Order: sequence, then C-alpha cells, then structure tokens
Amino acid sequence: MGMELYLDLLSQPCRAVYIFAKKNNIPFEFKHVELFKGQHCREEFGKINILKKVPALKDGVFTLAESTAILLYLSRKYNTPDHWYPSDTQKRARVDEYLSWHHTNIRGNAGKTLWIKVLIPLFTGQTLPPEKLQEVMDELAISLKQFEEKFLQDKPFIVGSEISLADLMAIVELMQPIGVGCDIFEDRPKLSEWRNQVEEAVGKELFQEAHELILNIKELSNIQIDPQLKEHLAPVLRKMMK
Ligand SMILES: N[C@@H](CCC(=O)N[C@@H](CS)C(=O)NCC(=O)O)C(=O)O
Repeated sequence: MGMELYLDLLSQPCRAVYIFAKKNNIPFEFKHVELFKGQHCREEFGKINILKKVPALKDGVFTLAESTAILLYLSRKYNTPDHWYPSDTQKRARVDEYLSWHHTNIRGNAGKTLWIKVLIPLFTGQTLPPEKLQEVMDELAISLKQFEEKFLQDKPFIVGSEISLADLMAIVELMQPIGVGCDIFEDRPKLSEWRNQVEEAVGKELFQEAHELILNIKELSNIQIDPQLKEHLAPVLRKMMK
C-alpha cells in the first residue's frame, strides 16, 4: 500500500504538506478528511491520528501527525532538493528557528481572522463586534513586523536566496486572512514581494490549486455543519468569543 496523506485544503498546515508533496513529485493517495463534516472527529480517523487533527500521514503501518514532522519525514524519505531543509548547519538552524517561532506567532494570529469572520458566525449564528477583529489584526501586525524584521530582512526568502520549509509554512498561514478579505499584503511591499517569490518558487498553478478552497471560503457560508462538530468545537468557540 502506498503512502496516504489525510488532508483538508481549508487547513493551512495541510496546504503546506500538499504543496510540498506535489512540488516534489512524491507519490501519495489524497485522503480527504472534511473538517466541516466533522470527519476528523470520527473513530476511523482517530486510528490514523488520535489527536483528531489534520494533516496526518500513513506510510504502511507507520502513522504520523503534525505538519512539521510530516514535512521533515517527507524531505528525508524522498531526499528532496537541499534548499527545502538545507544540510548546511546554520541554514538549517534558520529554518528550525522560524518553525519554532511560527506556531505561537504567525499561526496563532493569522488563523483567528477566519474564526472571527467566517467560522464563529457559521457555527453560532452570531457576528462578533468589529473591535474583536481589530484586536486580532493588531496582534497579527506585531507578528508581521517581527516576521519582516527578524526573519525576512532584505532576503528573497527566509534562509536567503532559495525557498525552504519555513517560507512554505509561513505563506499557507498568511493566505488564511486573504480568504476572508483581510488583505495583509496591502501596504506591506516587502511581504508582498516575498509572497510573489514564494508563489513563483512553488509554481503559480499549484499555489492557486492548493488555495482555491480558502480563497472561496465565503461561498461555503451556507453549508450544513455537522452537529457533533459543533459540540466538539464549543469550548474553542466560547474561548474565542470572550
Ligand atoms: N500543530 C498541528 C496543527 C493541526 C491543526 O490544528 N489542524 C486543524 C486544521 S488547521 C484541525 O485539524 N482542527 C480540527 C480540530 O481541532 O477539531 C500541525 O501543524 O499539524
């Protein structure tokens, strides 16, 4: 049996794994786990990832969760071009440095825009006051300033002249606000330039294909939400709405 990747392209880390696998011609079976249908909460998926989150990988009897671990597994197993996760110790350390920072900064803030603009109204029928979005945008602005000053500086990519896993993880996250109409690239020329370079490096067609769902998320606003999923997400929603 070949390798299986459990993904929903609405999810940022899933898009990173998808783009990486496709770009590197890694053979895999796309197992669609539809988050809106609560398919990740089902017992069957729990056997692949007990954490009940996507992305997840199954390679024979071996299963793996967490996007960073999956990307590193794929890069090692398929010996992908060095620039993705450089063998040079200091360049590699730059990728590690970004990936360590990413989860509590860029990921922590960019994804909240989707919750506020789309998911909370969809799940609860309530619209949050504009101040709530502003709060998130202000926090995100701090992370973006740090991203530009510390990680990007005047380089085309985080590590230097070539794309790495760090850029991939960052871009998929920063496309989440775009899908809900918060154009974080506007008035940020350096960030915009970096986005263009990443799109070019990945390939425009693949980039567009991977982001099609999130860029059309508003069309999903009438979909039926699985009641079990509503229950599962209730604590998260309560926390976000405070
Ligand atoms: N740290 C994990 C995060 C995975 C994650 O949060 N996945 C989300 C989608 S973006 C998910 O599956 N959420 C379902 C849930 O929490 O119920 C990674 O990088 O893979």
